[in-house]
Amino acid sequence: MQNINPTSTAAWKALEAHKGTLENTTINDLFQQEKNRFADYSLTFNNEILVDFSKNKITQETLNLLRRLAKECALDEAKEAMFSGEKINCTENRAVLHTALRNRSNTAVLVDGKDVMPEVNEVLAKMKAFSERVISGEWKGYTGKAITDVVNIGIGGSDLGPYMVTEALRPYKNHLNMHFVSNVDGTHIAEVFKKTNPETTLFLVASKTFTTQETMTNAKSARDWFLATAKDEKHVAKHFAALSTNAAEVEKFGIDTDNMFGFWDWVGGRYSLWSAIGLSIILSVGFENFEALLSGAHEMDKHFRNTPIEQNIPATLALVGLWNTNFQGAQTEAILPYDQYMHRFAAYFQQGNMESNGKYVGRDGKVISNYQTGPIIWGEPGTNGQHAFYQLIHQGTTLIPCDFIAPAKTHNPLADHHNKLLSNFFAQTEALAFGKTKETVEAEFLKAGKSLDEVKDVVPFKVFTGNKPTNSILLQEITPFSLGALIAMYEHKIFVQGVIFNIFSFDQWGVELGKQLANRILPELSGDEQVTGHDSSTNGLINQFKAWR
Ligand SMILES: O=P(O)(O)OC[C@H]1O[C@H](O)[C@H](O)[C@@H](O)[C@@H]1O
Repeated sequence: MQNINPTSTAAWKALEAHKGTLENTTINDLFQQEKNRFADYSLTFNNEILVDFSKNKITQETLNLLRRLAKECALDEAKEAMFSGEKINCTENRAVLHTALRNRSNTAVLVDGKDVMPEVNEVLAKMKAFSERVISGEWKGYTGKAITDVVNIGIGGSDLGPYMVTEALRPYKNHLNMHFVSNVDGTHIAEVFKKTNPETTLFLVASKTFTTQETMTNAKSARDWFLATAKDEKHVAKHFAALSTNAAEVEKFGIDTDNMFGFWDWVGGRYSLWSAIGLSIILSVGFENFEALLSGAHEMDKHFRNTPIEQNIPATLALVGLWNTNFQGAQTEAILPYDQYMHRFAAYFQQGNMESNGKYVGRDGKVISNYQTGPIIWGEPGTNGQHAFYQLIHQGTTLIPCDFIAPAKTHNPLADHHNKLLSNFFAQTEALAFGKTKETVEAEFLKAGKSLDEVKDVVPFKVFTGNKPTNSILLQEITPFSLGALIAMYEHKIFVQGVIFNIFSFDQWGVELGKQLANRILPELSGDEQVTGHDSSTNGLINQFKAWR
């Protein structure tokens, strides 16, 4: 990976100057000036996903300069380095190859001179065979009964991805009841125990490292709960499988390595739903649907790798996002799916984006001081968010670019629900872009028979400035294929931004300090003696906890 500070490029300087020329221009002005704005500022993927980025404060000149920035930051070289298995995760000395997991073309992908595809295909075949036995009921629990419930125990990337996808693909699901346990809070797994029967429950212990405190604690409690009924250790093999890169730890835990589904250090946790970590997805919707998910992602990979930047959807979204954060003053991005099944999508990309690009040290090892790296990602499904936090998006003092996502076809065509849902989607992006002027507010009052004098005090509160950037992402339908493509689209958006931000997007050292300190504090919580080794706040809190528990 090259080391290029983006602010040192000619394009960045040109963008600074260009920003000034747009200061008094609104999104509304741009729509007045450019009659074909929708056609000129939207891209379609595979006739399945339409990405409309016209409601941003950008012109063709903005896009040209942003594309120049990507070129000057060596995006093409970085892209090739990733796809071809170079060790671009330099701080961990690893390749970054989630794209190989969904490489349906099956072309060779080399890491250290070795093609990884045979192993990828082998694990897929093993997952297929295992899932077919469980789904068909051929796989029996220790008392000879078929499996009815699957509990995925994992956290972070070993939870968010499979949970998000199984929820998004609920219309495709079979009879198996799926449960996801992540939190070390005993409540999470205790609630699952209440709903399940040890004789018919399969636990998937999902952990890349197989050392994560939360997951190992939950897995141990699951085994204790299981053995309290099953009694004999030998029954564990019928009820526990491991999804991991760490065979030694899996064995130590007591899970039969026949029931282990492996992956590799070149799969980042937050990019792992395509790997063995996706076993819960397969158990929920079947192997064919998982393959379709992989195919959708693979098509997006090909699009991203081969399409010129002008038509490249992930690159365009990345550049527009970077423009909004670094040149328009935004600090966050909201992801707003108008699809109830997608209710974990924003949470999933909170990890995907913030763990990847939440970095303050550049690839040169120096602190980044003059530009913003990854934005804060958040969001909830529409229309729920509208009745909660959209007030601030419309009339607050912070700029919040939003991605609106919706399927044209619903899986549940119930009366006029879907038209109502989508009318809200369209109305919101329109309101955010164009707002409501003082004149319109006054005209409405006049029409309602009020005099301007009577209403003058309330008028300012009813004005919407508009000029709020949004992307609209319309899918034909949420299918395994289109969902795979959509997820890969966001993954590559994150990649492009990371390249330009000149950071390492595939490590996550920032989560370590809290873990270390928790390990230090844990033994201090047993016993009643006063704790004195920390600052006064931490000591005080721990001691109050001990007094109250
Ligand atoms: O899959 P595991 O090794 O259990 O890791 C689970 C998660 O925990 C870590 O703290 C990382 O920050 C995440 O990237 C990872 O997804």
